[in-house]
Amino acid sequence: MPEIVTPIITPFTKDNRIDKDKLTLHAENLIRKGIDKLFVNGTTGLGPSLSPEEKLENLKVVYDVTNKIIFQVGGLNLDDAIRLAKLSKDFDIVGIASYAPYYYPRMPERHLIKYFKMLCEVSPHPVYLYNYPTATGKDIDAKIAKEIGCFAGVKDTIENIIHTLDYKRLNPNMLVYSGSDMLIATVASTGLDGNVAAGSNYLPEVTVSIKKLAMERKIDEALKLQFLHDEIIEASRIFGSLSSNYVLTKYFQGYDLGNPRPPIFPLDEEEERQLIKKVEGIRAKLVELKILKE
Ligand SMILES: O=C(O)C(=O)C[C@H](O)[C@H](O)COP(=O)(O)O
Repeated sequence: MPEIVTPIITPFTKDNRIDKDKLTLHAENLIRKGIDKLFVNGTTGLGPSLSPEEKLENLKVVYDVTNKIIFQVGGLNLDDAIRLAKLSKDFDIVGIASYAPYYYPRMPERHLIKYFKMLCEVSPHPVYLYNYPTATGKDIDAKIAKEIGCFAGVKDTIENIIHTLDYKRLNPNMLVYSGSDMLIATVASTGLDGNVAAGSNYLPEVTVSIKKLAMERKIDEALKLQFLHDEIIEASRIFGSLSSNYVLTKYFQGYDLGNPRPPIFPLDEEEERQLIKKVEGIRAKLVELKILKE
């Protein structure tokens, strides 16, 4: 059964600290609404902006709600990533994950392979690759993942389903998730293992319903919902999806997740008004379809 995994938003207070109470409330709501796992310290969670101590703080807070956690530990200091991987032994979680070392240009492939192999050597849990070429500038594709040889799974954020299917083709034992919200219906129809969907932060009901409809082979209904979801994703990108996620969660789920962490700035009042105006009609359709309550 393919899963919906939420790369959970990290709420911040006005003085730029993690808002633990808001994070707890959000995690509880997602699990209650049928989300299968929570991906902590991902892109949507502004993982690259978090210190190692903050990454661990996020894990502790979410762990008090559920142990269905994939704990992202990666960064540009491998010692920190290794320390976090080792500290995760105290938590009975699904696994750890890491994106590739970002920013540094023209890194030799052998160094990328060494980075992940060193994480695998120390990890007390299964290790997941978080592949996001647009964000990191590195594509740890299926062939390289096979050469690294120690991944339990991969989250492949790329809007190219062949690239993602290749992981399953070359590494049949790996769990393969797409990191794209726009491929939920597709993934559920292809035998892959699910989606890590940023939009499931603000519409867990919709993302779970798309998956279920696709699994029931109600493809027309699944695509109808998928396309409504896609419209919201597109609207979020106009204003910056990482900032819009906070506004959309408040609008669709009814609770405030505080602020993002600069340089991911909050939307201003006018941007927020425009975003809501773009999605309010879709919300009405979701209520009509009884996916959302009034
Ligand atoms: O946030 C995470 O950690 C995720 O896993 C979800 C996706 O990787 C990113 O949200 C990418 O979003 P887009 O590039 O806008 O499709």
